[in-house]
Amino acid sequence: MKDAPSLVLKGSAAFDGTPLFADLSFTAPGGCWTCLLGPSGVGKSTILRLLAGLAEGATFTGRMQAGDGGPLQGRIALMAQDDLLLPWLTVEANVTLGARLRGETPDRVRVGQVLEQVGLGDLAARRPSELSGGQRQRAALARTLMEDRAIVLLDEPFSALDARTRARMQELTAATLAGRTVLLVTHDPGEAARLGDKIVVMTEAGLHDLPPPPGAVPRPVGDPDTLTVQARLLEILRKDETCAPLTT
Ligand SMILES: Nc1ncnc2c1ncn2[C@@H]1O[C@H](COP(=O)(O)OP(=O)(O)OP(=O)(O)O)[C@@H](O)[C@H]1O
Repeated sequence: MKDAPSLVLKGSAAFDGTPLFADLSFTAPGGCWTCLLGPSGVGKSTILRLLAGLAEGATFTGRMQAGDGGPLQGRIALMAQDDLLLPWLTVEANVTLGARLRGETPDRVRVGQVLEQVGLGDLAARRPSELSGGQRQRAALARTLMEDRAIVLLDEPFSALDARTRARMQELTAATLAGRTVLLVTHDPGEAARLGDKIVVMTEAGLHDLPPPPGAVPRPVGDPDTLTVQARLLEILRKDETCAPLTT
């Protein structure tokens, strides 16, 4: 995809008058992967939901915009932490739901291809209740990959997958979303080091960038520079105190 815009969020958010974050200034550069890590409850998913216009109950003061000045609405796909599969629909019907809701005819060839790629080719006719947790997560991933959006927000999309499948799905997702603006929330420092063109740690004290390893994403799992950044990230995340300025 050409010219996927950057994403900007500057402002404060609160739930029922209780501040979640204040004066946050977050930018995800256009056409590449930004990985967002941080302790549970700090507000990572809320940032994704705010950007997607789905943060029910949250009050946001500030601005959220695409860097090219165009609208966010209609250009964002969100894969939420919960798979949000409709239980009465088959895997295939879930994966094509977006297109059908928009009144479009789903591209059957592409659906079959994506389901094969995520390893669900033989399970297309099953209902979500007949799938394992990892299979459900791959169905939700397939649904997201089917959406042709310039901006893709992924909230822990690989968290339920075994290590081998996770590495494969990271590679598939990176290839499929090449050139798009991707914002990935993850708890996995290895994943962030592998997939981040930009890596941001969010704490109660604010946002801190950690320089990513060199090389294009997805970086090889055993790449020494990637492993060094992975270790550094884990070190930072294990600190109890608020994040000190980061150096490599
Ligand atoms: N609808 C809501 N109403 C009130 N509080 C909420 C609501 N949604 C989230 N919160 C609170 O906002 C805070 C941030 O939640 P959020 O899901 O953004 O965190 P997170 O950093 O993504 O956490 P995790 O890593 O555990 O997913 C949490 O304390 C949560 O309880």
